[in-house]
Amino acid sequence: MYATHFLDLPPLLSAGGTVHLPGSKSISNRVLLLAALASGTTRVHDLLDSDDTRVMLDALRALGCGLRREGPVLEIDGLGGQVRTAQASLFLGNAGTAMRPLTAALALLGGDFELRGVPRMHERPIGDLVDALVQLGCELEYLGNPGYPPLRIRPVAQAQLHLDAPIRVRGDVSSQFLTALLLALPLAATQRPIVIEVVGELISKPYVEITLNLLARFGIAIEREGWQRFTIPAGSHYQSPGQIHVEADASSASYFIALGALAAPRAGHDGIRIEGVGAASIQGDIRFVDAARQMGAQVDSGPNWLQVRRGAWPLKAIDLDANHIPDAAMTLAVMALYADGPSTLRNIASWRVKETDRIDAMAIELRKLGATVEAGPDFLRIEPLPTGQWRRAAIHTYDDHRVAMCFSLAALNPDGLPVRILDPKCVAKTFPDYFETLFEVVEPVAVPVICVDGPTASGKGTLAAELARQLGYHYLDSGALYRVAGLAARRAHLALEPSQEAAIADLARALPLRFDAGRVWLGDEDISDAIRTEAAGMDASRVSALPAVREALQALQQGFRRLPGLVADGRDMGTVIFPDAPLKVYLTASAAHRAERRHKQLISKGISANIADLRADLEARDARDSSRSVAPLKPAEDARLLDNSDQTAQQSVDQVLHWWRQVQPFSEG
Ligand SMILES: Nc1ncnc2c1ncn2[C@@H]1O[C@H](COP(=O)(O)OP(=O)(O)O)[C@@H](O)[C@H]1O
Ligand SMILES: Nc1ccn([C@H]2C[C@H](O)[C@@H](COP(=O)(O)OP(=O)(O)O)O2)c(=O)n1
Repeated sequence: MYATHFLDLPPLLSAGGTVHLPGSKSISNRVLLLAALASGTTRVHDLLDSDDTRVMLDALRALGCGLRREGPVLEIDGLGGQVRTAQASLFLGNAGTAMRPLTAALALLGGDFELRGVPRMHERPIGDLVDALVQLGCELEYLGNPGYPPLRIRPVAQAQLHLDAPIRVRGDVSSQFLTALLLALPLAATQRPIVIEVVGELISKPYVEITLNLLARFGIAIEREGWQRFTIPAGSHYQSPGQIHVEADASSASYFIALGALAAPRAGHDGIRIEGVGAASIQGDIRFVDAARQMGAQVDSGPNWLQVRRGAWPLKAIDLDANHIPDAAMTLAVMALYADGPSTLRNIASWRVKETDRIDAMAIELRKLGATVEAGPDFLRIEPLPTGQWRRAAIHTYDDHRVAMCFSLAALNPDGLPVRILDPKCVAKTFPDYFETLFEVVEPVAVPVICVDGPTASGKGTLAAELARQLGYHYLDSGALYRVAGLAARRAHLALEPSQEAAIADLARALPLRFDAGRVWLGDEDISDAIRTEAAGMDASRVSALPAVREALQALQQGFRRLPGLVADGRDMGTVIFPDAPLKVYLTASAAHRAERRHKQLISKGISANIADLRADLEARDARDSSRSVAPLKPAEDARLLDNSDQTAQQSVDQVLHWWRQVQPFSEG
């Protein structure tokens, strides 16, 4: 997951490969609740691990459920319709799939509970569900604004519930209210049937189908008359099915279906293959496939896989009632930029009460890219965005995972512009590794590299590591490779001089080297400290003067250039290894400053040192690094010089980030 303030997606050229998607959020949270209410133990396979499932699991644990992880399987000991904890305060984040069903279940289970969430959750309506439960005799109270969480629930005896008349619930704001009642009311149907009547047109029916399907797996066969009347039979009782598999998330699949439809084919691949969800899916959002086909995508499918290729190009404009695929339809809004005419998404009023007001959010952000968009109370109309008219935009994501994921598709723009996604970690709600998964199957126009070259102790490592952290980029400490080569050569008793050049180069080519969480491993040995001594630095400088050794390490270094970008520190990053890097910094400081810094660094590690000796050593190293015949230390012609003698490390970072904004600007407005 990228926990950076923003993530810059380079322009993308093509896509192809296989993706394995995380489990469905809707199925995961329903299964968790049903398994918790049921009798018996349920083994849940492929559960989604995300913010929304985590709050549900925390809540179930607080209610006394036994939960055990066995590798990829979660075992849940059901409560058998009885709470073990009669009092709890539950925090449910921004998870509607936890807040709504738990409200209904806890109101019926009997206990004293408080349910809260993040501020946005306190703006998401729950009044229709509370009204239905109060009608039934449950006791609920608003702790903030009427109609919205947080809520307080007080115990009521089952005998006090009014179960004879049908329970009426509105279906036109969120289908989650009906889902919540369907999931929870079997608790009260032990003696008599319970009837639920939907008032108004039920929206998002496919989500209700998921609910009915999963209830059936847990032994509860709801009788349905159209989408208006649902009967829970008398004697209903949740029974664990023993094992249950969670399908991959069909809404998450939409981004990769769109990717397959939008991207040029990637050499050596046959479109995008999606594993874990397919034609046999119980999720309504699988019907996104039909909409994508309508826009021109070529989609083949099996029971639990999809294969997507680009078909019609440009895509065909669409005019769609998207009520049946509210979440996945956001992806269509971005696909519409690549269509042959204006597209309209209708009947999407529910977007306004999701993680954010998604109609406004999509309109504002699409306009930032340069698009012409009309936003209505329950529709969105998007004009295609022709080549030459795209703009470099920083996309605000409103703490809404889907906004972040669908706007990543703007990186396929024909103008070859990068896209900045602000607060990329919001994808953790349903798909924490979304961007990593995307990067595995796309081919960028070029992966950006920032080079930081300069003499020893100028602060390259400090600067480069911090830039990489803030940008979410990979980091290459090329000096470490020469240090490891020097160490390996010493251990092999090779003289570090030209007579052994070929042998040292062979060693360097085959180094079993691994960088992991800031440590450097050679085979099974952590050599991070062994390569950091002054002697190891001097050895590195010696082997680095041998052309064959440099040649041997070249491909290894270039292999670090992976999405979303790289910051590389060394001596010849800008001159030899990444000559096309868009930003090259040549970092220097006076010998006196550098000797002093190295001295402080060594003292802080408990190593005694003498400033005069350190200065003599580093000047000797500078002289060798600068005078060698191959790839000598010198600024690249297009490097920006930064003398940080009188700067703090933070000032150097700020300066380079300022340059980076000049090289790669984004408009926020
Ligand atoms: N701009 C700076 N001002 C003062 N000290 C710095 C600055 N940059 C780095 N340092 C300190 O100097 C020491 C050497 O920096 P390092 O990043 O290891 O240099 P290099 O990788 O160029 O050898 C470190 O202790 C670091 O904290
Ligand atoms: N790209 C590089 C990186 C390092 N080297 C050589 C020259 C340097 O003296 C040694 C050690 O580099 P390193 O960056 O670890 O050294 P400092 O941290 O700057 O002291 O390796 C090189 O020749 N080319």
